[in-house]
Amino acid sequence: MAISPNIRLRSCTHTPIDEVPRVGRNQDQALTTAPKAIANGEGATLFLNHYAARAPDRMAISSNIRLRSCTHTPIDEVPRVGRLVPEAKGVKIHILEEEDNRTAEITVLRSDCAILVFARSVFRPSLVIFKTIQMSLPGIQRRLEILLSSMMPNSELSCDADLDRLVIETSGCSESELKHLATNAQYIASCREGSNKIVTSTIDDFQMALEDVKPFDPLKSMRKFEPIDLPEQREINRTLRLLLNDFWCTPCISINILLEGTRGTGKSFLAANIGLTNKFDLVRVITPDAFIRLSDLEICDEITTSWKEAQSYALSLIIIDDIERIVQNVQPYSTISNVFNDCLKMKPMKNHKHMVVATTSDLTFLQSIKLQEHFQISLNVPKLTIEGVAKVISQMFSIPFEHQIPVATTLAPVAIKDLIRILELATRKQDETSSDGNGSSSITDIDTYQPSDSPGKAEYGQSSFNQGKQAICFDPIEPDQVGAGQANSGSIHISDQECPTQAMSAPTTSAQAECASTNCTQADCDPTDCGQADCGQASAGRAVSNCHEQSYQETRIDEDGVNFAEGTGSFLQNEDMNEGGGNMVGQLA
Ligand SMILES: Nc1ncnc2c1ncn2[C@@H]1O[C@H](COP(=O)(O)OP(=O)(O)OP(=O)(O)O)[C@@H](O)[C@H]1O
Repeated sequence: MAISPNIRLRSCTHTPIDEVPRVGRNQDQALTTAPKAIANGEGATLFLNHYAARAPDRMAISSNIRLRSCTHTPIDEVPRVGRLVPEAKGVKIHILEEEDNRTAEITVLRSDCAILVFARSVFRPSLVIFKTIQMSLPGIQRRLEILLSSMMPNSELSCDADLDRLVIETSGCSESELKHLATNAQYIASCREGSNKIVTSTIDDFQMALEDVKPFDPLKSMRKFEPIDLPEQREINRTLRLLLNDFWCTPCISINILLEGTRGTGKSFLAANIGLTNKFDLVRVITPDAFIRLSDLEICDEITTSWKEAQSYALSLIIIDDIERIVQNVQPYSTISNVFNDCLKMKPMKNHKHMVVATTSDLTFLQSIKLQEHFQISLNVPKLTIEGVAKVISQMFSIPFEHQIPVATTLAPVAIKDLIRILELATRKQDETSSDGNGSSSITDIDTYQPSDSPGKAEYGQSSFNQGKQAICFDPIEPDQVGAGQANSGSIHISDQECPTQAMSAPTTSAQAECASTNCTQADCDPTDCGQADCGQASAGRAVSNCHEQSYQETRIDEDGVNFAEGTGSFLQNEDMNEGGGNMVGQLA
């Protein structure tokens, strides 16, 4: 027997996987630690040692390999491992044995939280899975115990060390990772404090150590910003709080909640917030992006496995982000909607609580496949009103106070995702223009922006705000008015001209946009020339955008805000347009 427990592949990512089983020989340790480990239920590595002790004749095990860090190894180059589930969930041990029940050579791989044990003969078609054993990662209470018991005698916790919060953040960590975390935090503290007899570990030490230990946390990426108390989300938050109260007070409960609304209104954020602020033993996030390379069958399998695993924990939360996109990935839809139906109907085990929060931007689709019926409660997440927009502006962007309400009036109603992108683009361009320092050209740049709920649909009307001599204006451009290779949506102009009539103003409806962008052909158009009552509101943006022709530079922004093309050309006012904006001509580089 050759066993190499505790190999951290993170530090040897170039080692071909099939060379790993030969690393190390540690039979004695396996034999002595195994029985105790099983008795205490102390984690998968020790379980494997125990397993090795029972079948010592021909077994090679390398446990605790963190496959997460060698994701660049193409799966095809890991023939002995077989197909790996990229984000294998929970601690799972699949033991594959040959039909005659004799243990074959075994390779153990640990992928994030999963341990997969494969027989060498895994590629024989005749091989069947002999046994699947599930082992749970430590729950929230156990995580706290592990952290506390890993404190060394010469070490103490500072009073700011909020371990309650830390145990929420360490969801998905194994026992050994938690011990590693505590040891590292104490090491960091001792480096800071030098020769002190008693070392005091602060929460910052733990947070620093956590960076090294923590598995990728999808919740964090769903909640990029600190929460803003938005008036439009207050009612939803209140309802969610009530539901959570019920949830915590009821001994055995399963709640399915659906958050629906236009794209980009903050549904995933609200769902992630539930996971980040409550103490679940396990939070599992299911997103369409994780299924990109999987076959239909594998998608269904993955969902069922995640579900069963979550159900095995006393307190579990499953977040299904953009559920309609997951369903639409599989043909026919009924295959996967049946899987979801079955999962959503599952009853929790005794003394278990299970919560599901799904998000969707297409409620009609869910209704058409009758999936929506399995959610006890459905909450609509609305777009931001003027009040919400003003709050986001004031908390996230440094826009002068006197400009905040006019900008908010211009943009509302808007999905928060769109709002953030528009303002990011605007402020970025404004920064760039300011740093140029020449203040010469009339239109220095044009950015394109695609609203998230309906591609290419002009939604914001036209707006601008003015800082000193510099104006930032937003123009909508309808998709059918946009030629090939051209910007297909709203654009932002940064100009060193002052907006002529108002520092900041714009129409919010298309009728107003019409006034702003179609009827005027001159940069210095007077509102009254347009013949529209609302023109006064629109003229600010028009001053920079409604010229017959202007030169421009263009930066295309993809969905994630990453530039993907740049070019120059001319900006041509199309007088035949019915609704907002101008038409851009020119080739992208
Ligand atoms: N209350 C809030 N406080 C701070 N930021 C927020 C809030 N609500 C949403 N956001 C931010 O707004 C952006 C969009 O939110 P989110 O991705 O949750 O929207 P969504 O409705 O799930 O989008 P999609 O429909 O595209 O999946 C995110 O960057 C999110 O962090």
